[in-house]
Amino acid sequence: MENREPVITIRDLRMKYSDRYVLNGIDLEVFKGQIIGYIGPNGAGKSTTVKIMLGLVEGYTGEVKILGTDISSGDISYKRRIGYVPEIAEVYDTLTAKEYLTFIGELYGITREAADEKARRLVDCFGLKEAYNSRISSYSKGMRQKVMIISSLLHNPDILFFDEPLSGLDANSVMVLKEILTLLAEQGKTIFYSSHIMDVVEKISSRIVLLGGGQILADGTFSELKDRSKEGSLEQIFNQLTGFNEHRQIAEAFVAAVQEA
Ligand SMILES: Nc1ncnc2c1ncn2[C@@H]1O[C@H](COP(=O)(O)OP(=O)(O)OP(=O)(O)O)[C@@H](O)[C@H]1O
Repeated sequence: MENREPVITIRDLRMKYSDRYVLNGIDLEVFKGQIIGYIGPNGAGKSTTVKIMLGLVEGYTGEVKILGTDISSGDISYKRRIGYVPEIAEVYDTLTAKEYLTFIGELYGITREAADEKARRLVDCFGLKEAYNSRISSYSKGMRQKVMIISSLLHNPDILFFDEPLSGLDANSVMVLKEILTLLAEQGKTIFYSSHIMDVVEKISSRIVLLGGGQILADGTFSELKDRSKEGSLEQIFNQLTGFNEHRQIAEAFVAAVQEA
């Protein structure tokens, strides 16, 4: 489901750390029901953009509106309508999944009982039923990631920000998550999806935004990007648009250095 109601509006967004601009004039309108694949080289500023939208990073210039609210206005009620899976999960390790998820549910204003019931159903879908009452410290990487994904969805948000959400997930879980994202978008949720796994981004995104040098280098559907760059896969398009073709030389220099006595 896609319509023309903007849920995220970014105008001339700039952000600098010390004297260096990390974001150098980003303009972006995201519409309800879109799955935005937000991609770019390491250090391009993807996480910075997401953290600004979440209200976690200050000091930017330009305008950022989420669900109609200018996030610099002091009105933070929009935060109840967004969910976030960070790249590096800071989970309270000593809690069980049940304790963690009911705690997060309560933060979002859901009763403990309702959060527990919902969390159980979601945990069950991800095959974590047995581990629900175990401490998260005993979880594998993928199991933790599933808890993070569940915690971002407990309050049924309208916009989801996913930063490398597949990290640690096995192939079966990736398939399930891809379907979940597609279904959520069909229900009108907007998904802002940042990842380096190009074949997944290529498949699930309704629109791909490529960031480089603090600016948007490309913005369109996969087929539009393909037409424009005359390349086959998103990986190749990414290489071409970021001006990268030295993988072989870099690998050779690396291996030569490894082999030196
Ligand atoms: N708190 C900070 N202080 C100083 N520099 C920062 C800070 N946070 C990010 N940066 C710098 O801003 C740039 C963009 O970082 P960001 O994490 O947004 O990139 P990214 O596109 O998400 O990268 P990756 O793909 O590696 O996750 C990097 O050069 C990083 O060093």
